[in-house]
Amino acid sequence: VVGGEVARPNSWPWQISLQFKSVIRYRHTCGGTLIKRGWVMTAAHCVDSSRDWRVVLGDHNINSHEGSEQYMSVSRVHIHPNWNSNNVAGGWDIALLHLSTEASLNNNVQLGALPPSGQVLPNKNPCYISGWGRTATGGQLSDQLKQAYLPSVDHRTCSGYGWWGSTVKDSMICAGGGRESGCQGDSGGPLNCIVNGNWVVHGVTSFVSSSGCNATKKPTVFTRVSAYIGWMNEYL
Ligand SMILES: CC(C)c1ccc(NC(=O)[C@@H]2CCCN2C(=O)[C@H](CCCC[NH3+])NC(=O)C(F)(F)F)cc1
Repeated sequence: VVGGEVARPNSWPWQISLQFKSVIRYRHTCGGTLIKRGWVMTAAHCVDSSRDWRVVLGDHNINSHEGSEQYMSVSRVHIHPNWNSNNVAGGWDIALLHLSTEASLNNNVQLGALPPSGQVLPNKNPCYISGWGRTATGGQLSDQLKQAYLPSVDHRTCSGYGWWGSTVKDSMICAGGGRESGCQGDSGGPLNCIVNGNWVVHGVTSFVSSSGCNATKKPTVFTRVSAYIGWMNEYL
C-alpha cells in the first residue's frame, strides 16, 4: 500500500497473509480474504505456480509472533478456469483456497462479507485497500498491515481516455487513482467498501500500472467480487 497508514491491529479481521515456503522460512507473497471458516478468496495470479502454501489469519506484523495468529495449510487451490496468466487484463483473476482445518473465529479472525451477485458500486463509494504490499513503487513490503482510503472509480471513468481505457473490463472494479494505491504484495487482498453502513469486500486486488503503483489516473484495479458469486457458490 502506497500512502495511507498502518491499520489498527486486527481492524480488518478477514485479511489474511498468503505465504510460501522458501528454503527455511515462509515468505509473504499476497493477501486474501477469509470468506468461510475453511475458505480463502485470493487472486489467481498469486497461486498460479505450485508452492508449499500457508495462510496466516489474525496477523498484524508479519515478521513477529504476536499470539493472535492462526497458521493454516492449504488442501486445495481452485483457480478460475478462464484465468490466463499471460493476460491479467482479461480478468478472471480470482481463486479459492480450501484450508486443511477450519479457522477459529474471534476478535482477530472474522469472515469478510461478500456483495450480492451483480452489485456495482457508484462512483466515489468509500472504500479502503488493506495489505502488507510495498509502501512505494520498487519499495519494500510493510511489516505491519496498512490501509489506504481508495474511493471507487466507476467503469465509465476508469475505462476512459487517459485512464485505463479498454484494459479495464466490466468484471473489474477500480479505486483510487491519486497518490495512494495498492502495490506488489497487496495482490489478492480485499477492497473493503462501506455499503449501507456495513463493510463488504467488493474487490480482490489484481493489478496496478507497470509504470508505477500510484500512477495518476491509473487507479488500482480489482477483480469485481460481485461478478463471481455464482462461481464461488459452486464450492462454498
Ligand atoms: C496492459 C496490461 C496487460 C497490464 C496492466 C498492468 C500490468 N502491471 C504489472 O505488471 C505490475 C508490475 C509488477 C506486477 N504488476 C501488477 O500489477 C501485479 C499483477 C501482475 C500480473 C501479471 N504478471 N499486481 C500488483 O502489483 C498488485 F497491485 F495487485 F499488487 C501489466 C500488464
